[in-house]
Amino acid sequence: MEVGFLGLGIMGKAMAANLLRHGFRVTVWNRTLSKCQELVALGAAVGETPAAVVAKCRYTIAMLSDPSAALSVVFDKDGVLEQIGEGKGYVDMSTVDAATSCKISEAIKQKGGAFVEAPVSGSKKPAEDGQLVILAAGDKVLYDDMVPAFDVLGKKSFFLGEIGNGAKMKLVVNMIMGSMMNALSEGLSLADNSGLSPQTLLDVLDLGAIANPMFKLKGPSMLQGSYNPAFPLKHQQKDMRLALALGDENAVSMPVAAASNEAFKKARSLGLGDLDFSAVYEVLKGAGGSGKA
Ligand SMILES: NC(=O)C1=CN([C@@H]2O[C@H](COP(=O)(O)OP(=O)(O)OC[C@H]3O[C@@H](n4cnc5c(N)ncnc54)[C@H](OP(=O)(O)O)[C@@H]3O)[C@@H](O)[C@H]2O)C=CC1
Ligand SMILES: O=CC(=O)O
Repeated sequence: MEVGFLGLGIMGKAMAANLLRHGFRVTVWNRTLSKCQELVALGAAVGETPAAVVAKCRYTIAMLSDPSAALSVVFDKDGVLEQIGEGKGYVDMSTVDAATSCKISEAIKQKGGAFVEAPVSGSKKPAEDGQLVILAAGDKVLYDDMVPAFDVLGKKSFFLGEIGNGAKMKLVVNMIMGSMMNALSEGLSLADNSGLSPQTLLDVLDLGAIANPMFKLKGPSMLQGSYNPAFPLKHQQKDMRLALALGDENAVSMPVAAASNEAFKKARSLGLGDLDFSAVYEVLKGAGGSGKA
């Protein structure tokens, strides 16, 4: 199967490499074109523009940072829309809001193409290992066509029905994840500032009912102050912001998510946006005081 792949950031690079490893023919494009070279070394071809990739490939996948990037790659000059049409499918796996997805879907359908949104749950390592959870919605025929690729990229795909449902599900999941990261950070800070060992707290958590892979993975590196980005904090804050907007639209009160969003915003304002989202601990640690007053 031949696919195009637009966006070779942390996730896109791992996903495109995975497709290549599994025998897919992949044509890649990235805004910073030099980033394509690593994929070329693995056997990828390069398209000079998103339009060139879509012209060449029947199916094109995108993995871009946020709504404005997703819209720009479709609607701007040399974008997807210039070449999409009958018999071609576009699959956006970026985390965006439902309105962005709907706008892209409508434009592509107007040109006769098919569209699926398919954001993913799972970070850099699951992307490398083909263990993502795919939250798809939109054109069911295109979804079915993409199953061989989804089977390589993920451990499970959900088809959630009409366009927007994939985006919404992803935002709900990441809203919970961001709040949990804040709760863990506050807990580590409270343990530390009240004379307990944060490492012992992690050990206790890991044996109880609230044990989870995220605390287990991120906890130890947080204690070392090591925030090599798997999931950049700026993207987590974008997801909190979009989830809160979804809450606004539906009159759902989310005080925990709102407070967590403030912490992520604070972290961004301190220049931590490109670090892993667990770097929010630096903000909450700072807010903890010495505990010795
Ligand atoms: N990292 C993670 O753990 C996960 C991330 N996600 C989501 O996946 C998406 C990608 O994340 P990730 O790979 O981590 O992000 P990165 O920041 O590593 O990569 C972002 C990509 O988007 C491109 N991009 C940004 N702005 C534009 C633009 N205006 N026009 C064209 N391309 C643009 C970048 O190009 P350039 O190289 O030129 O900057 C790069 O290819 C995000 O929506 C994120 O929320 C979902 C699950 C997990
Ligand atoms: O969106 C991030 C993730 O880990 O999932």
